[in-house]
Amino acid sequence: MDEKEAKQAVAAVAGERASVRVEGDRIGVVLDATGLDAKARDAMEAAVRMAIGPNGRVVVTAERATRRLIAVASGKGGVGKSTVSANLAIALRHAGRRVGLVDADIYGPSQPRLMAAEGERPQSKDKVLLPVPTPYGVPMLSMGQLIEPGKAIAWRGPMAAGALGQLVEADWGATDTLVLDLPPGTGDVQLTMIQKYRPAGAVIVSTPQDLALIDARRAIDLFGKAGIPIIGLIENMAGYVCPHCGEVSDPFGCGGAEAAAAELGVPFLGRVPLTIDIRTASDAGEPPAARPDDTVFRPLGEAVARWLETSGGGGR
Ligand SMILES: Nc1ncnc2c1ncn2[C@@H]1O[C@H](COP(=O)(O)OP(=O)(O)OP(=O)(O)O)[C@@H](O)[C@H]1O
Repeated sequence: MDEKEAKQAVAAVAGERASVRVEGDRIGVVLDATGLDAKARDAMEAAVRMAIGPNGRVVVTAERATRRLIAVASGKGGVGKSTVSANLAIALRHAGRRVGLVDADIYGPSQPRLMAAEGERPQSKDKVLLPVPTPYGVPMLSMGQLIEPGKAIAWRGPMAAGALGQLVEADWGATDTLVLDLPPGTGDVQLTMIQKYRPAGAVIVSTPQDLALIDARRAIDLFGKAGIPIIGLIENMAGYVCPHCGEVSDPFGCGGAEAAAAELGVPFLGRVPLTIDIRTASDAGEPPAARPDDTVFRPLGEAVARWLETSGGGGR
């Protein structure tokens, strides 16, 4: 194969991404895989190898995508942090970001169920995990996919942080935004994660109750001490909408988070009502944010996307 033939054969499968050099009977190809996910990159590399035959050498390069982490945190458990993380990830995708979701909630990993990826085991390549696709265009990785279903994880800080590192440092391909569903609380695991991965910003989820808000303040403090900006506070379970008559009542109060946000000087991103629909859809792996008529989560996704566009730091 001469140089012209080699260039034609490679261009046919890799277009502008490949540069070809021929020296004697040796063909060298440098393939730029920037922006391709692992599958597309492997397929293109295999096609180039086929095109140039056994005397060829292929080197794959990629510019490192600048990927920014959004930590979703809550001061205490059960406030709907995982539900908000899943829906926020999907809403961010609708707002034009390329989003991945990391379920770092080692104590109760619930993202596989929420994102309809239960029972999917992630593959790995060269010891790097490959995220699992979901029906919502948001690939994900969860501690729940790495351990036996139903087994409680009672890991201590450093061990948990090591395992979580594998999720964050997986092959996220062209993903530009990683939503990180942190474990509830403000302990060691959270602190290690924050210090090691330095999220671009944090979203704090709270219910309107005073007690939850006291914990939310602690979470805000934790990020503040680590120098991570707070993107804003989301009030979840605010106002119960009766599925029969549509009347709104406030079992946990209403407006507490907005008032707390104002008092703490952090933005208030919006509220998510307490509805049976959100719970049943979440349990069924059908996140409401994926519906074309969603009006609850999309504005939250847009607000966070705007924040990402206007704030500079935190790239990885
Ligand atoms: N706005 C809502 N309306 C109705 N149910 C909700 C809402 N938000 C969350 N839930 C339900 O509340 C329960 C707890 O939610 P979720 O698992 O998201 O909370 P969490 O803060 O991540 O909890 P954990 O601390 O266990 O990780 C789930 O059954 C979920 O479906």
